[in-house]
Amino acid sequence: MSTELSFFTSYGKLRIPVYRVYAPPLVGIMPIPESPFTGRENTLFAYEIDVEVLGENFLPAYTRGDNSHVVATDSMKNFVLRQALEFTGSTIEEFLDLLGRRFLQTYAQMERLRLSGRELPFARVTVPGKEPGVFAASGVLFNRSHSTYAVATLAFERDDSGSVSLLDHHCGQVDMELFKVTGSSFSRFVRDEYTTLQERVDRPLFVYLDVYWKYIDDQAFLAHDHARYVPAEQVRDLLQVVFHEFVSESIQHLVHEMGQRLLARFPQLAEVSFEAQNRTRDEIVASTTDKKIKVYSDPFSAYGVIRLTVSRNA
Ligand SMILES: O=c1[nH]c(=O)c2[nH]c(=O)[nH]c2[nH]1
Repeated sequence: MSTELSFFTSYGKLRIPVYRVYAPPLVGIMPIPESPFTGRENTLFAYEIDVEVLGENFLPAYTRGDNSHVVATDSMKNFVLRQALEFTGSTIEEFLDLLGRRFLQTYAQMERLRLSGRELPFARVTVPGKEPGVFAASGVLFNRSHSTYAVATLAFERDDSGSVSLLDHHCGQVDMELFKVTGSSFSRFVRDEYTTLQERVDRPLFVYLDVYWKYIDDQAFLAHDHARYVPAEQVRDLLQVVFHEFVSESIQHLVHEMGQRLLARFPQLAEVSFEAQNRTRDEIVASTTDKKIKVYSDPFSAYGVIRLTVSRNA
């Protein structure tokens, strides 16, 4: 007696590095009070791209070794790099949109696709300007920065009529590492025989933070005027300002405040979500002459995790 099996398969190419120089600048951004960011030059538009092909078309490659519907992942890498040259947009979402539509128009073998982009952040190097003692940002030299970066994922499908539609999306800013030396507390929590943690009315709060957002309407992030586009730099700056200003009772309280401020600032967003890790350091010694001066070191290696999704009610 044969057993009925079902399969879920996907294949693709991950972490395709794309360094496009002199992409069109990002302009038309609405300013917000929490951020100086109103656009970027895009002199160096650098991202890693993931291509994942979904569907059942290529199941025979697994079951019978029949590759007749398999697009080589090496060809996918070449396709992405070639499209990067023709790209006339300014954002990672526009680039993923171009890739999704072109892949599905080019390859009848592909039914559904998931495309992700991960920013490779570079900062402009500071160099002497025209006047002695005045410094300016280089227009040609960039320093790779290994810190927080933007991400985006878009999913596409081709319907029976052959037209391509966007199924799903999310955007994000990840790997923020923010240390606030004073102005956070964690107290009045459950105390029982397992509790060793002291009540802290003022603790140094160190959090690793990822934030993701979804738009109500796809056109808000795909329209070429960028009037409703939410740049990851503004989201990052807004979250930093909330952390700077807000005296929180916990990380739960802090991410809730961040979520409220983001949805208030950007009415085009449907949902924001957070994953925060508590990386607060242990106090080791404090100065006897100035109570403000203290030394901290690493805590026990397990860390607390706090998640929150805030959605707009329809
Ligand atoms: O902000 C915090 N939330 C918690 O749930 C928690 N738990 C803990 O031990 N420290 C903290 N801090």
